[in-house]
Amino acid sequence: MTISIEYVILRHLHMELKSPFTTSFGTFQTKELILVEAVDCDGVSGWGESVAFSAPWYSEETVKTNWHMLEEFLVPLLFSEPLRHPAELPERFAAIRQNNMAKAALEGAVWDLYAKQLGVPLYRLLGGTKREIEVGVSIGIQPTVADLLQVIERYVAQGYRRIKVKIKPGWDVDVIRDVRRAFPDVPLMADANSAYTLADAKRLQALDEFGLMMIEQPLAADDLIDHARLQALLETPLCLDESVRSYDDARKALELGSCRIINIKIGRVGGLEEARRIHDLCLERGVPVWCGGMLEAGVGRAHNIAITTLENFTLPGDTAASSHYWERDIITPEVEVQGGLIRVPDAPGIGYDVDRRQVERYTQFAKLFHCATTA
Ligand SMILES: O=C(O)CCC(=O)c1ccccc1C(=O)O
Ligand SMILES: [Mg+2]
Repeated sequence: MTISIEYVILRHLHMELKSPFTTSFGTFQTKELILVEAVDCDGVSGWGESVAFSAPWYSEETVKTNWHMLEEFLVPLLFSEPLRHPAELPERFAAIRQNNMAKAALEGAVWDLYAKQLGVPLYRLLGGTKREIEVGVSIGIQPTVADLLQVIERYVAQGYRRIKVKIKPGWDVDVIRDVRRAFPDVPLMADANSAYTLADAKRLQALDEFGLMMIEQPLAADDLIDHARLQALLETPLCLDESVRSYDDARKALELGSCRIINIKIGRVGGLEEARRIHDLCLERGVPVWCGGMLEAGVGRAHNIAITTLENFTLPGDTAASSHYWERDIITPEVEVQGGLIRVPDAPGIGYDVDRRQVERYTQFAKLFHCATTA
């Protein structure tokens, strides 16, 4: 049996964030994204979302490079020969180096379509078992510490299971001290998005006294060696985000001792299949994982929820409620968080309906690609 795919539509969307999100590398206000829709001969649609940003701050990929890769290379590869299972795609896409977010967007659409064709929820197809997942929230750098404390207060009251604070040189030890004083028992972590070097080891050691769950990606986005050195100097576990782009990166990081926790982002590692392989490796090695976020719209959020149902996603992720980001998300129902939990939907595929009216409202332009072999 091959998976029928008649055509693929790429849409370029603009969505305004409710409030600006600031990291050590820049501020996000408008989110541009690519939605991928893969449609079969019965008119069933599978959905994927590219998580690349407008500018190459987090990684080298951008919305425009993703569009280029999808249009010129990945969609033609998808259509180049029959496909029996979405897990065959990583090998097919291996002809293209890197460009993981572009690959993941298309792979995600095919996974959703395939699950719908089988009539099963995507999370089950991936081997997930959890019926509800625990979530935390990632809080951007704020104008003042007082603002930050107020924002944290709000999310703690909403029941989020852990608070992640963005840090950078000049917004770190003193800020975390104040947060800890105000919230002595809150599960707390810090994400530096590569803002430090080994020369800052003393500064980062000063964070040890605050009982953080972890420090995420303090050093360079492509580094494993310096992180291993730093981990040896710290009591607080390090968690890698940017530095782990593949199963092999994860394997090397664990062998070197570069971290004790891994943040898995489907886009960063090139798709659900690679995400699952990293999850399985970490499970085998006794290393906990959690699902990171890329300020996704509803489709990306739904994929994050599905992967988080796998058993070794034991730490709360960054997949907060739709309403944390958007006035109106592109799925129905929207992702809701109650008491820090998201109930995993049981409908086939990603389990949420894409709201075509909203998608149209946000779409700037779109392009349709027919599969020549089924036309
Ligand atoms: O709420 C989210 O989607 C996660 C927010 C977040 O931390 C983030 C947002 C943009 C770029 C990188 C990161 C990150 O996890 O490093
Ligand atoms: Mg991060």
